[in-house]
Amino acid sequence: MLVTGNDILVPARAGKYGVGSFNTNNMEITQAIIHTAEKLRSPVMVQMSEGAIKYGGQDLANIVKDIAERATVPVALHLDHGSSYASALKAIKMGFTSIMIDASHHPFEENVHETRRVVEAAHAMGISVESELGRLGGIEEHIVVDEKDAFLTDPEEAVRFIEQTGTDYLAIAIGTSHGAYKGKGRPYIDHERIEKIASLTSIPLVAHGSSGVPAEIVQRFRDSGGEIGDAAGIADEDLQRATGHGIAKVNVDTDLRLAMTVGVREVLKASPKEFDPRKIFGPARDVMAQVIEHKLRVLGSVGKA
Ligand SMILES: O=C(COP(=O)(O)O)NO
Ligand SMILES: [Ca+2]
Ligand code: NA
Ligand SMILES: [Zn+2]
Repeated sequence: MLVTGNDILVPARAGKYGVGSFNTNNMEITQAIIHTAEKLRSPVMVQMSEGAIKYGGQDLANIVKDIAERATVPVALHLDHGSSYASALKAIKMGFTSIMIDASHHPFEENVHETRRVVEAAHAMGISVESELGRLGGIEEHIVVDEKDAFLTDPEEAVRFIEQTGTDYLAIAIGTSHGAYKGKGRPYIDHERIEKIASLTSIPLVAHGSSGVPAEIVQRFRDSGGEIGDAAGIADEDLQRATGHGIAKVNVDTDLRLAMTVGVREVLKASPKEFDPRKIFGPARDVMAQVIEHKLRVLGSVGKA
């Protein structure tokens, strides 16, 4: 069933498990996410960035809503990295049930102002809101944040931000970054910071940049003709520690991008004569389902629906 982000995340924080929030850009990705969640009796969030909305529009949003409404587990449709009040309102009009307003690259007061506007509008429509404080490294869809500008979330500031905005859940910068290159080897996750923020707050916390970039998928990507550098993602153990301390929503995009591409490349390489789209995108859907299954097990949301 299609529900709001709060419906899914408030129990997750209380239950000390994480809920995967997976980015989608087409039907097969959406099916892999929701069908795998149903198979494992897990709540799940499907998110679309502004780029995905540009790419698939209401067509894609309707596919997600329709599969979510018929699903036998709770599913929210979430706007990922909403960049403005207007973008948030448009997504609500499209039927999104959870909205991120990401104004974290602005100074604190401006971030508060922007976030509070969206919270008031979204709450009037019964929609829950994610906002962000602190700055991840890596590439956020609409801005490049290089290391020197990335800054981790200050716990006391987080308390003030939540009080002043009324945000329902909060994305915090704790060492993760977007994309396939999260740092040399195992990216450093500031668990003390997570645990401090969790001890001072009671709303669900969000970890962006939480793809694991599994070595097996990276190897298959290379073996099937893909080119990728020394990619590294967040370690399963780091995610498990974090979900035990306030992190309730865990954003994953890169892993699905890699998995889908591996599926397609492997078919095209093995069967050069193949041109049936079902034979090309079907196996890609299966690789994504395997990656999603692993993530749901790591996050501990299996059986929670
Ligand atoms: O935070 C993410 C995705 O992060 P990854 O690149 O690690 O999948 N989306 O908002
Ligand atoms: Ca941001
Ligand atoms: Na988000
Ligand atoms: Zn993100």
